[in-house]
Amino acid sequence: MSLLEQSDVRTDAVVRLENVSKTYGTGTNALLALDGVSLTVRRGEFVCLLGASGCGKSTLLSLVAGLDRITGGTLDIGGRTVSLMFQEAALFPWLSVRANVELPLRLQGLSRPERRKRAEELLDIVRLRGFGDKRPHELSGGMRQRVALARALAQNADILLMDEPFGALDAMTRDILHDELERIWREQELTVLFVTHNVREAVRLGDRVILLSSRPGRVIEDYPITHPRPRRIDSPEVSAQAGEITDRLRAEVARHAH
Ligand SMILES: Nc1ncnc2c1ncn2[C@@H]1O[C@H](COP(=O)(O)OP(=O)(O)OP(=O)(O)O)[C@@H](O)[C@H]1O
Repeated sequence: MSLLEQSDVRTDAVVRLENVSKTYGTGTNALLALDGVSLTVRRGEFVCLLGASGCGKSTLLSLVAGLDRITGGTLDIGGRTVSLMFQEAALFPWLSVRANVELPLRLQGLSRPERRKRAEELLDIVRLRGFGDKRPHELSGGMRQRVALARALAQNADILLMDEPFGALDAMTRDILHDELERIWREQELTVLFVTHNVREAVRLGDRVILLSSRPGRVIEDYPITHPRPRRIDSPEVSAQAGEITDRLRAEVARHAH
């Protein structure tokens, strides 16, 4: 039984990092990307990871996803499954929207009618009912991200890992997708670890905002965000807290600028 499974009952933790470090390369080429990162994500939490460019946010996500290995410390997700979503939707262009969403369902061994039914449900959840027969290039960037979200949900994973999923979208589309993601997170009782460098986005979405230092990445602040939901990105409360976090981030970046 893993450390996390034993402690699970008490803390409801689904992801635990203790003193995690990650070094890329070896010898003179070695680059310390993360250093002594400790972080716990609880079931149903929406946790945003924030930090300056290159501080190791994507590295941390890929370690949790098991795409890469830690070089020190402990990382435990208790055998849980993860699904990933990136800035680029990375849909298969030759497949219809429906077929893209059905792909993970096919891997799970669902029969054709079951896949069809579930894919329609998922397209409904991301508000793309009626778009199943379209090809990705026929959709807007925001709609493609909705498909990517439906495909991520199709994996039925315990933890949803998101790496700047709305980073390439215009502000209005991003705003709408924040609302949608918040609704889906609540309805589906998801656990989300969300990487962004947009402070307002982090405060808009997160139960907590974890601030990483410049490289090597370390957790320097863990802000609980308690404003009632649904939040607006331009509300006075979100703006005020984003301002406070931005000041902290600026100080951190400036500390490393010379
Ligand atoms: N596969 C790799 N091999 C070598 N170095 C890497 C690799 N992946 C990332 N790095 C380095 O590790 C550091 C952290 O990178 P990472 O992409 O995790 O940062 P980030 O905070 O996500 O950055 P950004 O906000 O710019 O996307 C960077 O200096 C990067 O160059």
